Amino acid sequence: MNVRGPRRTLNPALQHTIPQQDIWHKKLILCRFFTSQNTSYSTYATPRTASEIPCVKQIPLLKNIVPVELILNGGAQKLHEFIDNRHKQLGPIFREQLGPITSIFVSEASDMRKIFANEGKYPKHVLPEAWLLYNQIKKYKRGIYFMDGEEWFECRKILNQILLKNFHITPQVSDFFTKYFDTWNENLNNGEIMDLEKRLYNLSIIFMILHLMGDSCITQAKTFTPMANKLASVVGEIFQWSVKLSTVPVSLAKSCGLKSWKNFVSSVDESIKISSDLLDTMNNLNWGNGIIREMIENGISGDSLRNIVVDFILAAGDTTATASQWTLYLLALNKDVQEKIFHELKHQDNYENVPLLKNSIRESMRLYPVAPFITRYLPTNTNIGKYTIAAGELISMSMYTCSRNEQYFPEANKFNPNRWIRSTGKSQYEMVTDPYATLPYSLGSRGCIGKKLAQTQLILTIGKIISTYELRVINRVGIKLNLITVPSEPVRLHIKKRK
Ligand code: HEM
Repeated sequence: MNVRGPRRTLNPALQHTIPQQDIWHKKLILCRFFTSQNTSYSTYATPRTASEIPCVKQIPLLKNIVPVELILNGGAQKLHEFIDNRHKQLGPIFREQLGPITSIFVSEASDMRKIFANEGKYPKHVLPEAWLLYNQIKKYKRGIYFMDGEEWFECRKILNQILLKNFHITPQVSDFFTKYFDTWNENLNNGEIMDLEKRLYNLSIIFMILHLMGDSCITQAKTFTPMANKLASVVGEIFQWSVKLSTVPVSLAKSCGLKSWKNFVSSVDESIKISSDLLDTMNNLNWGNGIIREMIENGISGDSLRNIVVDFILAAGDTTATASQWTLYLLALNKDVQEKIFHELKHQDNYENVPLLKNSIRESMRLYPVAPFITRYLPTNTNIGKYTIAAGELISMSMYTCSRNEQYFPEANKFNPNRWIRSTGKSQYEMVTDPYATLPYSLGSRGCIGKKLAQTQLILTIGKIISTYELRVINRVGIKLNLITVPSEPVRLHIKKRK
């Protein structure tokens, strides 16, 4: 993302709250009272018009205000639950007005495929308002997440060749990770690993740098640790201020000089500065033989190189760290799976060949999709489900709802990595009726460009931790949205070195 780039699939201004489960049912009954009539899904020979898309009728005077039930029930941080309940109430396609923004929410896998198939040559997604304003004021040019049209297309074509290939785990990188995790045993607090979130973030940055510069920089990896630590704290602040900013129009926050806007700006300034310093340090080490070298050889240089690489660093950090955190949490809760992975790892040098490890990561990203919504504006009028959606309307694909749908994943709320085993002799999975119903990295030509890197890092991180430690959960956590899907409170793990 931007600094919150890829994860920020929903405009912060869209984000608000929702109620606790026990009072939801009553509220839904009340809501139904205000609901448009056309919510049943009988077959229509011709597509219905956009005006027929179900929605909860709003009192005209309150039209531009965020729905009361959202405000009353957790705000921006519970938007995924609010939208999930709206789907239960209104069906797989509905329209929602969230403050000044209107979006059509879609939760059927086949409809999502149709959206990606019709996204056109230059797919467009929502860009976070606060970031856009920041870039405009500072005249700051960003990486590919913020690009559009031909500029995005040309740049992405080059970067696809460099980044969308398999990154294998080299013995040097594997050895580096082994040593890194060995130190986790030091300074435990009654067996608890402290600052898990920050450690994982730090690791993501180091991993990204190792690939930007290539294996040749491995001996200098420690040089980057203090900067990666600083970046972890600053990005945490950006999250915090972005969530606060999501309750007011950003331009208003700016003109009123609100603390949330000022602090957002200074934390973004700081994050870009640290990332740029990281880049200067890499430059002084002569770039090495990694991704940056390939970018230069393919004609990307100067400010473009700097902007793209800074955004890679910022995009890689918390997405991969959060996905690692969710996977470790689920494995710590499911001791049997953890032990099976440990035994499989003992007999396999190459972690990429351990199916249960890969399936556990895949399953945890299904249950906890880092990006809970993926957005698109389609270039032409398109029939989606029973409706014609007009060109240029904002569409939000409800990844959280879709990937927990029983229709696609029987026992959908259960962590079951074995659902991803293919039935003997068949191409289908055991307990997955539509594998495209969960899209943690999105789909189509604008999907995550760091996907291959992230997958390699996740396999290496989770594999090394499980082969070194036994994990036990200390606290139970829920989900909140800090622009991406994060634990409602930091995950606390007890770790014990394996013999
Ligand atoms: C588990 C880790 C990650 C997850 C779940 C994730 C998820 C996503 C998603 C869902 C999008 C798509 C947005 C859309 O379709 O509109 C995206 C885009 C993007 N991601 Fe990732 N990402 C991860 C790691 C990374 C890493 C390691 C990098 C570093 C290179 C990265 C760089 C980007 C960039 C630059 C884009 C924008 C692509 C474009 O607009 O063409 N991501 N990511």
